Amino acid sequence: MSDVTEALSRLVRDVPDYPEPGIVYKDITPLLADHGALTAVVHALAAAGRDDDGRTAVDLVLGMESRGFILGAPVALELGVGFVPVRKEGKLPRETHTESYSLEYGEATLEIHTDAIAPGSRVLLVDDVLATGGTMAATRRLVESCGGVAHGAAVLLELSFLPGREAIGDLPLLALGQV
Ligand SMILES: O=P(O)(O)OC[C@H]1O[C@H](OP(=O)(O)OP(=O)(O)O)[C@H](O)[C@@H]1O
Ligand SMILES: Nc1ncnc2[nH]cnc12
Repeated sequence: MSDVTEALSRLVRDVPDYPEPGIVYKDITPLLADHGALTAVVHALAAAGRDDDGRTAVDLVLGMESRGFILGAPVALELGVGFVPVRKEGKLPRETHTESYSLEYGEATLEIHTDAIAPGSRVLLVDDVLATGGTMAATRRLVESCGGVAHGAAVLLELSFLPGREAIGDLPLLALGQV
């Protein structure tokens, strides 16, 4: 078993019926608190932003509020590029593009500064969980609204009993683990 697979199985905890009945919530906080595990998953996620020769193939890493921030920023540092936050509604101070979407447990709205991504820039989208794919698909639309190119998506866990892959269409996905 790889370090990453071992870390995910040991340090991501299932929390039944959170935040609502019927949802099994994947709690990544034990993994975040473990330096070795955090280092291993950040390194593995960064591979989605490299070409076959190991060179950085993206101009930016983007993370979605809030768990995407925790993982996305160190991935950006590892790739040697900057980080763009996509925030929940009403948190960004300047002009934004906005997308509303459904996720596994509700509905939400995400925003990006209109000038956050230079046209033509290649962007890696980083988050912790791909569930219905609503969050990732909305984020891709935000990248494209800015004129950016979504290079790929990288997540810790894909909930494969939900149609996340379908929702993100042809966006290449690296999932470090699947349940
Ligand atoms: O594939 P989906 O069904 O869209 O679900 C995945 C999203 O749900 C969670 O975020 P949440 O909105 O709960 O925000 P948080 O990171 O602030 O907890 C998770 O971090 C993903 O962003
Ligand atoms: N089951 C789940 N656990 C943690 N985060 C999620 N985001 C959407 N579904 C989730």
